[in-house]
Amino acid sequence: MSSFPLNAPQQDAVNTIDRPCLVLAGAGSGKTRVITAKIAHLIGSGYEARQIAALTFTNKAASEMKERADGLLKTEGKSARGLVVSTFHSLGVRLLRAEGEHIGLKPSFSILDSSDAYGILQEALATTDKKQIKAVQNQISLWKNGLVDPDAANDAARSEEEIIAARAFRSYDATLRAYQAVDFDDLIRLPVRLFTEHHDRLVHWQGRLRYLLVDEYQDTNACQYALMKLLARRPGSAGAFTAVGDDDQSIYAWRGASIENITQLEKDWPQLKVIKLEQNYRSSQRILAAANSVISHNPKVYEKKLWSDHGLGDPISLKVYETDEDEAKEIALRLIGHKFERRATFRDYAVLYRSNHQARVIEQALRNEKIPYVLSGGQSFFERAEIKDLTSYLRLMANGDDDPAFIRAITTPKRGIGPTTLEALGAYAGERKVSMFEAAFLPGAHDRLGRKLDDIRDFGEFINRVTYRAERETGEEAVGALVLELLKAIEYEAWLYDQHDQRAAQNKWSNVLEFVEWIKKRAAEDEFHKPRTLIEVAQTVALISMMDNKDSEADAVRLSTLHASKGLEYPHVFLVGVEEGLLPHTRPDDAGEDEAEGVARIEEERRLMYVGITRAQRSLHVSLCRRRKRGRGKQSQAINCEPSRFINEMGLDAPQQQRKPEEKPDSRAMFANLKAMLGK
Ligand SMILES: Nc1ncnc2c1ncn2[C@@H]1O[C@H](COP(=O)(O)OP(=O)(O)OP(=O)(O)O)[C@@H](O)[C@H]1O
Ligand SMILES: [Mg+2]
Repeated sequence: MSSFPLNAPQQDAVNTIDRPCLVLAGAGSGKTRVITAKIAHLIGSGYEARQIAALTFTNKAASEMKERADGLLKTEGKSARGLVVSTFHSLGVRLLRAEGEHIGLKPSFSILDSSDAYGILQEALATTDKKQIKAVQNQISLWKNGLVDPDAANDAARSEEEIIAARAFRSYDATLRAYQAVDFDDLIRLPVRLFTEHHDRLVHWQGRLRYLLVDEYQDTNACQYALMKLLARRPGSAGAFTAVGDDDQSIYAWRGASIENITQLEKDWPQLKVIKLEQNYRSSQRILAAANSVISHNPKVYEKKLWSDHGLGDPISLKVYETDEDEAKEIALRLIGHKFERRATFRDYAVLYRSNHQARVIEQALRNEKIPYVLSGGQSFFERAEIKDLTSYLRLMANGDDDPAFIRAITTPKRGIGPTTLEALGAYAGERKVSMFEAAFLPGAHDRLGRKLDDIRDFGEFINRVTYRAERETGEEAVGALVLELLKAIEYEAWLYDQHDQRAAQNKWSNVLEFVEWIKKRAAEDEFHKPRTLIEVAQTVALISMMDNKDSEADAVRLSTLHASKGLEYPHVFLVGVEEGLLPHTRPDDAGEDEAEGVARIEEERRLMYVGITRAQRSLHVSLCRRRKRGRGKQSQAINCEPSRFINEMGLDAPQQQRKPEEKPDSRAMFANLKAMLGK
């Protein structure tokens, strides 16, 4: 396996099958490589590919891992057919689709994204106070991830705020059930509930997924851990899993991920074998030194030494610009120069930033210089109105109970069905305790809605016709053709041109076509290598929009948030906007936090900085500006910025070499020793 070398501790982690195994190690030390190699090793040791599930954090990471595992197995003449490589959330979808009926969920359930969920909460709370809705949404998410149900939340609620939130949780939960819909958190929480309540289903899946590999373990939350624990406690095994992670890269505490999961592992699995990796294979010495230096300002939970065999490498550049526009412009120019000098390709570069809103100026600057780029981690593509229009049709086809999708689809394009009609239909549906779609076909509907009902029924019948095919036809070509037929039937393109000026309409239509291509790709095969139907693709759309990232193989610069860059590596990295307030990030509400909360927040931001630095392999370019525009359009104002404390913490003045602790003596010294020994 010379094309895929492993060092001794890596090999040890790969070979450990009879005991549960945790690899705890710093960035770039080859944790993900251990997982890939272990997939091959498990298959070589008698596991079938379909009995192995590798869980990663983003879809991008999953597809990269699948590719690497495929390649590795091919060189050994084996096939990865049936291997499950997915995110926790996609595994949740699979489990719920197969087993959801045991807890009252039809296989056709909808997945709501966070803006849909927001809309439902807005109604539950009967307020338009954005801050309050967001706070409650957050609270519900924390409850769900902590496996707290509405009753328990209600019992535990003390303050008035908590009582309101718990009440909203209950009504939110009931609404979701009525819509046959789940939110992202449910994708993990409900399988846990299902397996806890239905032991036979658990036993079935323990037999089906016999070995679990979990990447980025530090970012699993209590709920994900519970799911992993259920599946890995297969009777007769000491714990059939390998988890790899780095506590210094835990960056999702705000989403309920808990570092305690690492200590919990040791408690829950007495036979756990913990392996440390210390050699970094990714970055040059200077980059690693800066990363180590920054993270040394956080309290150490697990002692880790990370060293590298690579050369000192390029000095890390630090630039201060007047404004964020200058920063973006200069980076574009420097990138072109650097690329030329290094004979690099565009895809060797990543521009990383803390917050999504920073992407806009950088995109503009890259466009001005005609530098191709792809944006990942931003939710912009899937949140575009034209994309959500089309997905509302897909969602409705997948799940007739999905009222929000019904309302959006039936009014886009306009069909002369107005809000009053829909309100009447909604009220009638409420009385009869059925979905709006179903209500339209009840015999009593006509009395309530009169002639308007004909238009609604026409629409319903149209959806039923398309759905019939969408449930049956599979694969890239058939599914692509069906979506195009649907778009044609609703005259969507013409409607776009009707609503917008020429350029905007063109742009929107080309996004739609890009989305169709994306759907086709998804239809080609699922995690189990079977072609998907349109309905199956439809069910996972919301999931994709949650995490990432419309990625492509194109030769293009990657623009990414720090969060979305986790696990990935790039030869050359521009880390921008390294300013107080931005990185570390502060929000207006942070003023109300107590000291401990403040410290915890800065520590998490520091880990994020560590993640950013350690993405770079050969060169790292850090920048900041003196003034930065905040807000958009007329509302925007320039604010003064201070350099981030993390710049000092990088210790750029005196980089230490990150050499292996016990240096091999050089040959001259060895020779001198030998002479001394021989007494000559
Ligand atoms: N034993 C090895 N020999 C040579 N190269 C290696 C070895 N192990 C890993 N690498 C390479 O080092 C780089 C980092 O590996 P990998 O991405 O697996 O690290 P990681 O620990 O998962 O990093 P992160 O914490 O950022 O996720 C990759 O390019 C990988 O191919
Ligand atoms: Mg990794």
